[in-house]
Amino acid sequence: MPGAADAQWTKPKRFDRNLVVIGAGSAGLVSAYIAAAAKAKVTLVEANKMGGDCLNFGCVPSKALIKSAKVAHQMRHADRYGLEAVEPKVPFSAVMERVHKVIAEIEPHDSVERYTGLGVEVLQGYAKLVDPWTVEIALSGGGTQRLTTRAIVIATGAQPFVPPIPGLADVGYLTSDTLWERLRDRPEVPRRLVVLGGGPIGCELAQSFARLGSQVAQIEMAPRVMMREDPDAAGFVEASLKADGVQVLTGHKAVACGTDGDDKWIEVEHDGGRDRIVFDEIIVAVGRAPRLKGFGLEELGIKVDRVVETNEYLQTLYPNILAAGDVAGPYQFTHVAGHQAWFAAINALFGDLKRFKADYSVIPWATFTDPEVARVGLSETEAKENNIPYEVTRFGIDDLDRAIADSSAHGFVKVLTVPGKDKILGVTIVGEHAGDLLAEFVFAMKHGHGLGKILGTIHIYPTLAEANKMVAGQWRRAHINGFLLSLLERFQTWRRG
Ligand SMILES: Cc1cc2nc3c(=O)[nH]c(=O)nc-3n(C[C@H](O)[C@H](O)[C@H](O)COP(=O)(O)OP(=O)(O)OC[C@H]3O[C@@H](n4cnc5c(N)ncnc54)[C@H](O)[C@@H]3O)c2cc1C
Ligand SMILES: NC(=O)c1ccc[n+]([C@@H]2O[C@H](COP(=O)([O-])OP(=O)(O)OC[C@H]3O[C@@H](n4cnc5c(N)ncnc54)[C@H](O)[C@@H]3O)[C@@H](O)[C@H]2O)c1
Repeated sequence: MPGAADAQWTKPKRFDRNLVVIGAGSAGLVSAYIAAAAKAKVTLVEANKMGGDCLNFGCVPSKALIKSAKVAHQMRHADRYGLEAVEPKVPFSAVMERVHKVIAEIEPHDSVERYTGLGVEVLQGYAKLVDPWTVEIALSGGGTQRLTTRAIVIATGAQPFVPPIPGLADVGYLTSDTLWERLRDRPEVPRRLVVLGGGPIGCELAQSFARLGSQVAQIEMAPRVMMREDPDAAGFVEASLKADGVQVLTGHKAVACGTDGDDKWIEVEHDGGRDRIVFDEIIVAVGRAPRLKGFGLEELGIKVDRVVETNEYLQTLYPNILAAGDVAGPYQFTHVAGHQAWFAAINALFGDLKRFKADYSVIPWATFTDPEVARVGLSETEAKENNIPYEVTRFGIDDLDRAIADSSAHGFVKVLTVPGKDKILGVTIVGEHAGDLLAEFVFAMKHGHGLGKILGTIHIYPTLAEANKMVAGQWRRAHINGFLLSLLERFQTWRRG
């Protein structure tokens, strides 16, 4: 695809920069860091907040909120640990203050000062592509600056998608972009909360707000929450949401919003009928749309269907303009944005000498509900849909000593392997710290190790990580050679004389 598209433009004879990176979220920060480490002259441009969505509106605040909600949950269920259960008082503004304190504490990692110190020039402003080698920046402090550059990395991220539901804009809604500021000074949690969407954002937020005291109705049009995961994994999350008091309305499509006196309502379609749910606040979490418009992609003829169209080297139509992170897809995770950034930066700087294909062979992720759901590689549903032969080994975490001691004995480790072999095709873990437990399998898959290697590795007793060894042991027991066993039995009989 990359090729002669730049022929219609006049290429500058010399360049101000080796690289200009647009957007200082996870993808942009890492791209700029790598370029600076490779001694390139690099400028990083950010229109809003350094750190992008992950730090300011995404991973960091959501995980901080999840922690407060979990403590509230544990207080409420303290009797499970032999303590007196108490209904927690929730001064919500203090919870939100903690969320903002957590952001502030992590902020220096992504700050202008840190990146300047690393050798990156940081400009605060809105960047626009003028031609394939020129970026114009409307500086936040006023004025504009034009830079010519050999290469450009587009790392403009994504933003909440707001569906065109009649009346939604009029009743007012929150998204992950706005809720952290808009709810900041509230003394109490929203009393009646609707969460629209049953994906990772919807599930993490619905559970957190329910645990902090909101009456939550979660609306999902698909037949179940967490559609990307296997039904058995999603089922655990749904049961847990319900146990926390969330009214989980799967198979419900939101069709209209409005007001009735002081009450706001949303109308949902279900089984051919319609229901109304009254609420005080609604959080819209039905997906995130890449930021593609308004900064020159269209003018340059770069295709933007759902994401910026790139090849396997992350190059656009113009080989010197690359994209990474949510704007490039196909995944929307901070660690994938960082992973792509290495390929984008290296291919941007050295692509005419040597290029590297972005490697998506082993991509892990986790949803931080309680229980967490973590996955790498194939799910069982995907294996079936794609007719990929597989065997399943499943270890129930309800049987794990440490989980029993912690009163968190629920969930499972499910491993898909090549039939008759210990080669791992995919792993789903549901349970406490599933995201951390998965790391061993990610490493194994990345480096071609099978379940045998995991079984042969010492795991500390008693830890949750032993679940990984247990599942490997289970696989081994199911694959013992019967002929060898009978030989062994005869050998032992013979030895007894
Ligand atoms: C509530 C929530 C929870 C999440 N939790 C997790 C999680 O637990 N784990 C995980 O891996 N991922 C999580 N994510 C996803 C994660 O936040 C994103 O995948 C990640 O932030 C993508 O990084 P990025 O660099 O591609 O984009 P962004 O972080 O969106 O950064 C893009 C930046 O570009 C800037 N920009 C855009 N256009 C211009 C322009 N023309 N000029 C200058 N600057 C511009 C924007 O202001 C923005 O700061 C979560 C997301 C949300 C919303
Ligand atoms: N822990 C994590 O890593 C984490 C956490 C949050 C977000 N993220 C990232 O952010 C992305 C976006 O998350 P998300 O949860 O917003 O999106 P999503 O696309 O994963 O889920 C949105 C859900 O909303 C439903 N939906 C859409 N329109 C609807 C309507 N009108 N009525 C009812 N339901 C409707 C969809 O069926 C879908 O299940 C994720 O895909 C993920 O990559 C990651």
